Amino acid sequence: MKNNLVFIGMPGVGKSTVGVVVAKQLGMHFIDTDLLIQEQEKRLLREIIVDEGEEGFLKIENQVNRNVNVENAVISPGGSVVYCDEAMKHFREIGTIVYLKASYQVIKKRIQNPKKRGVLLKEGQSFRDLYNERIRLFEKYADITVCEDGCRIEETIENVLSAVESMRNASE
Ligand SMILES: Nc1ncnc2c1ncn2[C@@H]1O[C@H](COP(=O)(O)OP(=O)(O)O)[C@@H](O)[C@H]1O
Ligand SMILES: O=C(O)C1=C[C@@H](OP(=O)(O)O)[C@@H](O)[C@H](O)C1
Ligand SMILES: [Mg+2]
Repeated sequence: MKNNLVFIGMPGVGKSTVGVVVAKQLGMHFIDTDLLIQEQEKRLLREIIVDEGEEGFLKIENQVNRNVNVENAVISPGGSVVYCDEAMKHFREIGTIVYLKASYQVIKKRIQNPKKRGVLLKEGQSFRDLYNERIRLFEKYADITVCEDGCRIEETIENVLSAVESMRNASE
């Protein structure tokens, strides 16, 4: 059944922190699939990235996310999941994709050091280039887009909840 919510968006946009509160407010389960990756691999994300490289990490990320089998859950994957075709196909089948959107300036302020934070940057790619590359994918997959520029986290959560409510009312 297609009754899950799946958050996508840049690292630092709030998929994990907003996701858990939204799940609580809506009486849904919550899964941060980065934690599933760490549990399966018995390594931290940053260790997997160092050991396996970007391609290796994406393979694991795709495999873990495409196998998520839940109902009535908020799912918060890592920001790079939009490169994982099978995982995204699966998420489209089991849920509504919610894109948490923020300007480059807002994200850059939160992520001071992308490499240290474990962001999957290709060799020679700037964080700005990565942002531009990813927004196209976020826009392609989004069923709902919630923009958080100028919002406090509480307002982001409220805006997500009303967008989800409107969508549910419209499909009744
Ligand atoms: N308006 C906002 N919306 C969402 N998160 C916000 C906002 N303002 C500040 N934050 C902060 O940004 C951080 C987002 O981190 P996190 O949830 O780990 O993001 P992600 O899982 O998308 O990488 C949190 O520390 C959160 O408190
Ligand atoms: O966007 C990325 O390249 C990544 C984001 C991280 O998750 P968050 O988006 O939850 O920070 C984590 O999956 C990994 O470090 C790679
Ligand atoms: Mg997260």
